[in-house]
Amino acid sequence: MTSTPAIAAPGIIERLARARGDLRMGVPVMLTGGEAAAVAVPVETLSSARLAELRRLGHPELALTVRRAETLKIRVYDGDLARLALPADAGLDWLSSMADPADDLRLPMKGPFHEIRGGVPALHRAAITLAKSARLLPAVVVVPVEQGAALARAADLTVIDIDEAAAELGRASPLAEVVSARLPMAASRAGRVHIFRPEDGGEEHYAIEIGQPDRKAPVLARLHSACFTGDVLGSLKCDCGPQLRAALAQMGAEGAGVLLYLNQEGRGIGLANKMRAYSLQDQGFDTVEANHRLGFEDDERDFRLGAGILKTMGFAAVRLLTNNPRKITMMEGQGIRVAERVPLRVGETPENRGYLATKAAKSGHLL
Ligand SMILES: Nc1nc2c(ncn2[C@@H]2O[C@H](COP(=O)(O)OP(=O)(O)OP(=O)(O)O)[C@@H](O)[C@H]2O)c(=O)[nH]1
Ligand SMILES: [Zn+2]
Repeated sequence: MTSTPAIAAPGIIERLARARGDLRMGVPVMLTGGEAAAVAVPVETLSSARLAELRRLGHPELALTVRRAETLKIRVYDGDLARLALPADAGLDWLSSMADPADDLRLPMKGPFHEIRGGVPALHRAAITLAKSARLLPAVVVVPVEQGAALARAADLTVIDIDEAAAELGRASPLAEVVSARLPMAASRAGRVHIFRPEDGGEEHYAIEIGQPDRKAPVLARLHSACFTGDVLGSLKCDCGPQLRAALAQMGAEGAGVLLYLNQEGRGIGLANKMRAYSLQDQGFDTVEANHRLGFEDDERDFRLGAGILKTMGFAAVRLLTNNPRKITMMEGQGIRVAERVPLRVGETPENRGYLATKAAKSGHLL
């Protein structure tokens, strides 16, 4: 007779949060889908002891994004994804040079490659998605296994059914307000900071409300993406810090506004990966090329959550401070009316002139 356990087992949202933690620690995660199962560990956190285990388990494969594959001249058969058989003598050094482009120019030859075609790449694709959401380089060692469920039980691995996870990963996690408090600021004495926490255990995001904006009229709004280097350190490589301060100053001057501080550092790739991109930029690549060489898209941000916060706060229409037309499209697509685009051009320096020109040329930013 089976009895109902006193404590319910974690659901898919909770297991996904665990899986992200596991992957950041280099602990294998069991991915299952239909009859298939595979153990996955990101290259970035893989240890040599784990690699030896994975080799004993079966035939390890390396999953990479098409962006990284293009740089490495790997043939791609699965659209957005490349799969390679791990060479018998490949160790952590080889794996790390496949995942991390830091030494691409010094060591361009990493092949010959044994590309895998046929079979179902769905588990590999899920492994890449999970690595990205754990803010790790998108390169994962995947070992197909039989008897995945039994193996996971024996080794106490987090199990992710990718069909169950797909719906969860495809939507923006709902955010709930945790707390808000008054904060007098240089830009306005009438400031209030609201903290929003997502249901999926991910990063918290903040809304800085200035004054008491009328919920029935379009509010002066800014969707700011976290930039530690620009916002805090005063980096001259981008325009984020001056944009942040100019937006708050304008809201202060008008007496009302809302600035969303979204913790999507480095356009959603995380600070460590942004610093990797900066190293590549010192080798001569522009901001978009650097992201691609790392295996990322130009922009990995999810702006749906900005719209979600605005709705939760009771705003339906905005006067949006931005030069980025994608933000306008996303807001409109998520049901927030953009009554006006308010340009925000500040903070041009000799150091960021190239960065701003690339944004205009490749990312469609308005001048
Ligand atoms: N990956 C990467 N991210 C960067 C780089 N420079 C700045 N960022 C990040 O880009 C984000 C800011 O985005 P921007 O594209 O400058 O501006 P935007 O917010 O899209 O558009 P605006 O509303 O017009 O400012 C922040 O998260 C920064 O950390 C870079 O070279 N590489
Ligand atoms: Zn910046």
